[in-house]
Amino acid sequence: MTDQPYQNAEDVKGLQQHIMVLTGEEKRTVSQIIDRLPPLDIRRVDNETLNCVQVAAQNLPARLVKHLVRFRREPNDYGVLMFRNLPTDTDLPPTPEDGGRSREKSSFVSEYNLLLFLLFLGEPIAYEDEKQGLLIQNICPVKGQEKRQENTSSHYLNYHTEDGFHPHRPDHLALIGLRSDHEGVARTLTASIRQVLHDIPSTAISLLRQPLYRLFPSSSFNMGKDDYSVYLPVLSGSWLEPQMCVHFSSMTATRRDAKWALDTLRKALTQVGIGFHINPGDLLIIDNRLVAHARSSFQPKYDGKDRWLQRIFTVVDFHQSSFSRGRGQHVCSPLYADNTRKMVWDKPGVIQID
Ligand SMILES: O=C(O)CCC(=O)C(=O)O
Ligand SMILES: [Fe+2]
Repeated sequence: MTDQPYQNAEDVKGLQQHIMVLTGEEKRTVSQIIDRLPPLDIRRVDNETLNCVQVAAQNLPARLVKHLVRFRREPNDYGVLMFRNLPTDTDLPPTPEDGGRSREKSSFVSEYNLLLFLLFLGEPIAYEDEKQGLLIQNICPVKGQEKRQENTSSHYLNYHTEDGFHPHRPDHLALIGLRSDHEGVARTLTASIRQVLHDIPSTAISLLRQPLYRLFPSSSFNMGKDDYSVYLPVLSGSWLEPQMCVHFSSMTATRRDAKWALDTLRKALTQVGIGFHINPGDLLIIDNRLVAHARSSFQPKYDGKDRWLQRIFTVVDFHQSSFSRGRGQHVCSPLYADNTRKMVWDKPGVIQID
């Protein structure tokens, strides 16, 4: 799959007000908050830990908090919010080879940045089938998986809604940079439905609002292709400000006209793609209900110094997934065990087919 064109985030005029570069003083304040927090057991980020972080987050600089609370209530048309120049871990161990937990990482600045900022947007959520159910996950290239349509790849990763096939998919996802790729060419790409809606014919929009699309889980969820898929519309909710759920590699249309509509959307989205360089200490927050994201290709060396991001997911309505989680837990049951999978798309604004 070849890379798609994108515009550098710095060159998109209306976006600059949603990219905050922390001042020296703001960075020091965040650093001091993190210094006072206890060491983190990444396998057990429990409610007590989250409570403690959320109380500490009340001391974040007001300018940053203002952007977070506004983004939660009223996302901008790009569906993204970025903070640059956050404090970083001074002694970073090698990039995990398998994309799993780093056993050697002994400071938790990146993890605490993610928690401090994202707790303003919702409740963290994770999936037992994915990345060992960790609430904070490592995103790094894995040898042998270069071409997979997964976060472990290094070839072009196509536009997708995160875990769009999952009944409890994230409302927001956030990526923080720990290490850049060797050549500094990797870009996380975003494209929001709000950037393109007005350019798409109503014929296509009305097809995209019907459950004429099948979405297959990513291979990390260990489900057979015919074993599980959901029929769903690509667009739902408000006519003027719809939500979008899409995947340009693992979504198929069940009819010729529906395929045309999906292709029309794909072309429109890829034309407005924005490329973010996530440097160490940069945090990109994406509204997963509005935005499809992708990643440009890059060249890993598997030398311990490869690109390394960390990721967290949050949901606004945590209770909606309670059936799938144990008491006080944030990790959803495996998809093969989740009997909420037979989704009924009877939300207002979704046109049902006969
Ligand atoms: O590597 C990236 O920039 C993003 C990968 C991705 O799609 C994800 O982590 O969800
Ligand atoms: Fe993704």
